[in-house]
Amino acid sequence: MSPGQTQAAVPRHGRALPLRVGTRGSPLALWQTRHFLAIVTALCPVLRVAQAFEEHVIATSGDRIQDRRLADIGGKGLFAKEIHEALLDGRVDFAVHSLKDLETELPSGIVLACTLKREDARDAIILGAGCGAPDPANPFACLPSGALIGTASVRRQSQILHARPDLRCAVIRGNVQTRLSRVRANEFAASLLALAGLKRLGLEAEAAVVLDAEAMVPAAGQGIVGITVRAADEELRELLSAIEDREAAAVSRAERAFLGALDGSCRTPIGGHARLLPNGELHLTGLVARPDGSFLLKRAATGPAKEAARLGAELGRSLRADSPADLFA
Ligand SMILES: NCc1[nH]cc(CCC(=O)O)c1CC(=O)O
Repeated sequence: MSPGQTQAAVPRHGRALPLRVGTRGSPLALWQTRHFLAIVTALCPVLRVAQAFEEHVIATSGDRIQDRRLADIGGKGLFAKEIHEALLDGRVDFAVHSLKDLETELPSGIVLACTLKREDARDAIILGAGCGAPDPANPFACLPSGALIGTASVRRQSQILHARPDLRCAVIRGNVQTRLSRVRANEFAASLLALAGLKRLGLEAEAAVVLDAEAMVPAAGQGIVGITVRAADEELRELLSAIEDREAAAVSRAERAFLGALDGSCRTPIGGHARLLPNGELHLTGLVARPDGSFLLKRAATGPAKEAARLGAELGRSLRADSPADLFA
């Protein structure tokens, strides 16, 4: 301990520092964790002390399994299971997640304490050497006929195949850098990645084409960082609720309620994207499709931001009612 430093504590309740933060170990996860810590530190002067936080890198099942589609190995929750366990066991005090990798129904005893301001929610195309010049007006036109697209996301696959049935898709996994290098090595003609991840890693220049949310409906929660804590830890919940981004909270409530109401298996391509309109209302676009793109249903709804969860749930139920039942089996 440095001179003058006491066993510093979060004020009022005298909580011992450091606070232990659980995170995955990928460069993107670490960036997001440090970004979060910078925000809390800026907003909570009492935490502006040396060693207020301690990072605990936790390997998840999602990190270990690299060769298969998440949908084939149990899907949602695989990036968070071990982190939830560390939280419930008291090995960490809170955890930082990409909200889109966090299942809609958290284990009992764990709550989503806050969401940070959303980074760009859109997906981007990474082009390999064999592709044509990108045309923003016609985002998929630069992909040669029959080109092999690397993606592990059935949501991206269904939408790109719906627009371009001639393309082929194969699973590409691993972290953002790994995927970029596999496109550069011409293993794939192109790949699709979240612009948010590229930006955070300083790789935005790799995004040859940015797909608007209409051309490629993003995943629920894409671009948003979410923090989980133990439900019983009222002290931390209170601290974290103070840094909640209200717009991110509203859009993520709508998107996650939409996803929850669809109750799709993780093999079901589902996209959900909400934004706040200038008049303060929430506009939510939802998508359900077949992985091969042969069926694709997209619908939008608008409603008061304070009823975000109801808006999402109703749109989810409406899409479910009009989709083939086997998509939800
Ligand atoms: N499933 C992996 C994952 N989880 C979150 C992001 C990007 C960052 C974000 O959405 O906040 C990514 C990479 C990607 O989809 O390209």
